[in-house]
Amino acid sequence: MVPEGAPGPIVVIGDVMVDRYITGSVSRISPEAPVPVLVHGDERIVPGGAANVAANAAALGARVTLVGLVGRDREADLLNAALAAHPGIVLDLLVRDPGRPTITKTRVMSGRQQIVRIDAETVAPPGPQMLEALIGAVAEAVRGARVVVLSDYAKGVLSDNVIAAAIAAAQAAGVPVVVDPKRRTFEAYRGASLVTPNRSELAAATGLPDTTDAEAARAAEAASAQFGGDVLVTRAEKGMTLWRRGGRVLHVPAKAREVFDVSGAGDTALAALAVALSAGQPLEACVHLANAAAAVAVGKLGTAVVTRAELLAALEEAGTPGIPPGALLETDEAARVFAEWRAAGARVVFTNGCFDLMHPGHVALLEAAAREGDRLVVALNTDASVKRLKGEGRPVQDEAARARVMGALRCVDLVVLFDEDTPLRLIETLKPDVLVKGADYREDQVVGADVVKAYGGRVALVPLVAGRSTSALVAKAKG
Ligand SMILES: Nc1ncnc2c1ncn2[C@@H]1O[C@H](COP(=O)(O)OP(=O)(O)O)[C@@H](O)[C@H]1O
Ligand SMILES: O=P(O)(O)OC[C@@H](O)[C@H]1O[C@@H](OP(=O)(O)O)[C@@H](O)[C@@H](O)[C@@H]1O
Repeated sequence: MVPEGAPGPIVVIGDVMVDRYITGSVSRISPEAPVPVLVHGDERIVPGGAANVAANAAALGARVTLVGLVGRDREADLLNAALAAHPGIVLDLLVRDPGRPTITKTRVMSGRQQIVRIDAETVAPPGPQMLEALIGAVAEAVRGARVVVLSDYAKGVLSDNVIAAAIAAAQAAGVPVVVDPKRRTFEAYRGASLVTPNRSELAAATGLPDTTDAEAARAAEAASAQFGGDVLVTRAEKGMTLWRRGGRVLHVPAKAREVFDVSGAGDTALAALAVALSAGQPLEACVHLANAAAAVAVGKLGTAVVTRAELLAALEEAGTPGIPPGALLETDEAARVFAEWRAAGARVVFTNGCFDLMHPGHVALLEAAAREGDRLVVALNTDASVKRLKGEGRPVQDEAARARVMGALRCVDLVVLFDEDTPLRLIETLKPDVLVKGADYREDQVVGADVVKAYGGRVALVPLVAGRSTSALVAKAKG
């Protein structure tokens, strides 16, 4: 699940902020008014809002271009200096607007206790000149990006025009757009691949509850209908729920070991997700990574970045395997991955066969199998097992070759081998939720059907594509 490929360039467009922390200690009440007296200790500036997303993505190894609006003021200089501490962030396309202050959130802290927050901000949309500059910056930034992130805090940067420009440029470049929304409806995000509301943003957009996993999935589906893409709901202590077009759902429980400060956890999650996407990871794997990164972020005080080293350490500690999609695994390793998937609420589908010369009939069966749940595992007969079943001369391709081809299919999550005549032992060990075979079998003929049903799983028979078979291909090749 840790990105295998290198992260690609990312663009973050949105409401850039300065988070200022004034810390000290309080030991008395003022004689002038019933307020605490803070003895000033320290002051620090950290990137906030969209700048926090950019800082987190850079800390995870991506090159990030940040697009947004700052003022022509001291805070903008302080923000630039704070961002310069994160190598890999390009700041040339931050637009300076003399007509507005740099959004600054000042927290006054006594130790870990926040006493007051003081906001300096203008939320009005930018004037025509600044809007033009922003749209120009968006067009330039999106060129060459692998993922575009819109980080909306409803402060005015992500106006309809800017959103439309970003999505159009991303679509033209064929790159995904991920949106952290603040709008009351997601219609303006049409064309985005993924929108990541938190609980209140989801409730505001849909009016639906998300207390249970099932409710969260239903609300996410309703949100998806507003713009046509996938939805990832970040559900604070309940973790995350991913709803994908076509109805596949993934629930990932929160992993945090200690929670100090949840502010900015959504920014970290968004950044981790974008970095994993830019490295070519499947969306489900990106969500696991985002959830793990958020768990580290909530253990830190204040707005914070999570580094690649911290994320790797957290994943290792949690025993999360770095399994690439479609990997060929030993049974015990597969069982460990199954347990992880289950813990994350995924329904695991199992199917088996020789899959000697892969043809469109196989692909249709596997795609149909994948639609029966959230993860698909394919058990392949070993060479010895195929030979026993089909006779001398088979398989045409050895097990390593068959596993390699099988694992390369987008719908296949894992491949395992079995040496017996049937996969019964494997089914008993792995306990899949759904057992799939082609509809040339009757349910009572499917090996393992009774085992799966006995523990509450189910059997699905999927239609076959007529006229396709490996044996026919072999016969044809022989002339
Ligand atoms: N109280 C918490 N306990 C454990 N994990 C949390 C908690 N709050 C947030 N998280 C983690 O951070 C992610 C993002 O937080 P959330 O509050 O949902 O979004 P946002 O920061 O955008 O409001 C959650 O999906 C979860 O993984
Ligand atoms: O929306 P408002 O409150 O005006 O401004 C945003 C702040 O509440 C903070 O929101 C946090 O994100 P999360 O909201 O925790 O994801 C972070 O982005 C902080 O950097 C930021 O200061």
